[in-house]
Amino acid sequence: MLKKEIFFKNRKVLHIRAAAMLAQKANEMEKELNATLFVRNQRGHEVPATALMALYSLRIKPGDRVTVLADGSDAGEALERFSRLLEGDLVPKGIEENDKIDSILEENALTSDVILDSITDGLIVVDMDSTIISYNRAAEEIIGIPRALAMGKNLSFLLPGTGIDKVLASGKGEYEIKKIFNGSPVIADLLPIIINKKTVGGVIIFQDISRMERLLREMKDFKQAVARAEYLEEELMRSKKLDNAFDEIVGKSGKLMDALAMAGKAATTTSTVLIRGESGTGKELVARAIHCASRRKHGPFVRVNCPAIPQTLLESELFGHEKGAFTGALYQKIGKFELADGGTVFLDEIGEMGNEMQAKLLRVLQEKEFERVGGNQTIKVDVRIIAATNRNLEEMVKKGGFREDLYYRLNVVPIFLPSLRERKEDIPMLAEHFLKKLCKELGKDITSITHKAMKYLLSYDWPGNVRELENVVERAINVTDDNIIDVDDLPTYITGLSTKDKQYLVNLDADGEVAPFEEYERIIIKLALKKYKSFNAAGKVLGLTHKTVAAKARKYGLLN
Ligand SMILES: Nc1ncnc2c1ncn2[C@@H]1O[C@H](COP(=O)(O)OP(=O)(O)OP(=O)(O)O)[C@@H](O)[C@H]1O
Repeated sequence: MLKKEIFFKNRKVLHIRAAAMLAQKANEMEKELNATLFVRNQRGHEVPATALMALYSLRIKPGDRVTVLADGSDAGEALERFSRLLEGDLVPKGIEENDKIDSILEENALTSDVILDSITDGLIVVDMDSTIISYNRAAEEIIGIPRALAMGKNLSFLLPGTGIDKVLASGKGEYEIKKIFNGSPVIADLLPIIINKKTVGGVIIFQDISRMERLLREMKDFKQAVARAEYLEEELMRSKKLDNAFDEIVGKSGKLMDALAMAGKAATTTSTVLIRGESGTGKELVARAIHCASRRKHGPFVRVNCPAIPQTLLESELFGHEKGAFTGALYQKIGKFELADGGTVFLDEIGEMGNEMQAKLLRVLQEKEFERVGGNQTIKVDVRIIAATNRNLEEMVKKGGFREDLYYRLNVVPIFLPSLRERKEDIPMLAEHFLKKLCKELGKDITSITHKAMKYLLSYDWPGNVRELENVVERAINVTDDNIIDVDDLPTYITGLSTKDKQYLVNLDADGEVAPFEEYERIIIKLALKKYKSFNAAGKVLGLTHKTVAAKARKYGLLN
């Protein structure tokens, strides 16, 4: 690299027109002489001679020592010519040269100030001394310091803590740094300006984030408001009276109410519903209630118990078959889907459906059409599907036992029915409900369940859920001799009492549970009446008058 030192003899600072002329001449020389030219000011900042703004930013003053550097095949000639030019009067010669400078400046103005002012990000350009050489309108607006005041000032004094010094020293950019510029929160990118592998300045591009921060704050408030509104809506839905179709479903526990709220919502749509819950938790009952509360209530509700039908027959059961479709198909048969047209198909125990049928069901769900077995006519139906299962379908999907696509198709509205042991508070209500319902059906007049018997019902785990409770109540109605259901009317697997244990209740020598006195009295009167058949005879054995026996029998509800 060749270099030459000269003195800047011009009477004025290197102004923009002179810089434009120098840059334009340097351009011509570089092309003609196949060389590259640089200019270094006395502070040691070096820039390409062809870069107008960089050249201008050197702020060369009259009397300054300036170094011209040249590289390339004809570097000597380029060095001489450019140095001479720089030492000269820097006045354009003739109209043509003047025009050229004007157009360069115009071009530059277009590519610099006009463009810089038109962008919405703030932009500050500094030279290697951190002196501001460009400062756009957005910067003015965001920072609130006028351009006239900022230009030519040292950025570190004007806006302390921008971090640009570090970038100028390291030549490495820093991105998305949160800063406060004159009180305004901004996100800034700080970049070095590198020309010919040399850092010649730096630029800060920044955005005002006060609006964004305000929006975020508002968004947070909004989100909280939405969450609150959703919560209130859910609460409202839970407390809202469900359609009468749900009246048959007994229970007030939170878990059941949540499930029923969801079911109530599902009744207003036509989406596919997937009811989950252990056996006997009321899945079918809920499916029927959804159907009866929906707009399809006047259409049929058709139940398909998937495991009860051999897989080979399931297809014809669901979609029907044509006469002669297979051996034994003596007549045409209408399938459940056709039967349910305009209504609901309830696919119970869907987890038991074989893979082949799963694929066929998926098609019906997607296209709402199918063909009868052995037929080629496509049948279109309008059915709503409610499926139920007590299996862990997610696990089955993982293990490949259940199609994932079908799972997603079915699981549009999931409803989880709690087991009875998760909602024990509903047991008394359910037991009373079944007592009333079954007594009516069986023509019995049993009025209640003793407190003690209820305690046993409450402490049992109910693996068979509500169905098991219903059966236990029915059994108790059939075995009791009284008009009240008591502990000894319950199965021993619930009370944990064998016949022998029951005798312990009246055998106070044994190490059994001690009950309230009236409990013993009730059992003694009951046993005596059972054995001696009359108040008189029982009274004689017990040492009581027949009136006392009759009164106690009445008191304990033993008169039936
Ligand atoms: N909450 C409830 N209120 C009143 N009766 C109920 C309730 N839940 C279930 N039942 C009754 O319990 C019995 C079993 O209910 P259902 O057949 O709907 O259960 P399920 O979950 O479909 O059982 P499975 O999985 O074995 O088919 C039915 O007689 C039903 O009427």
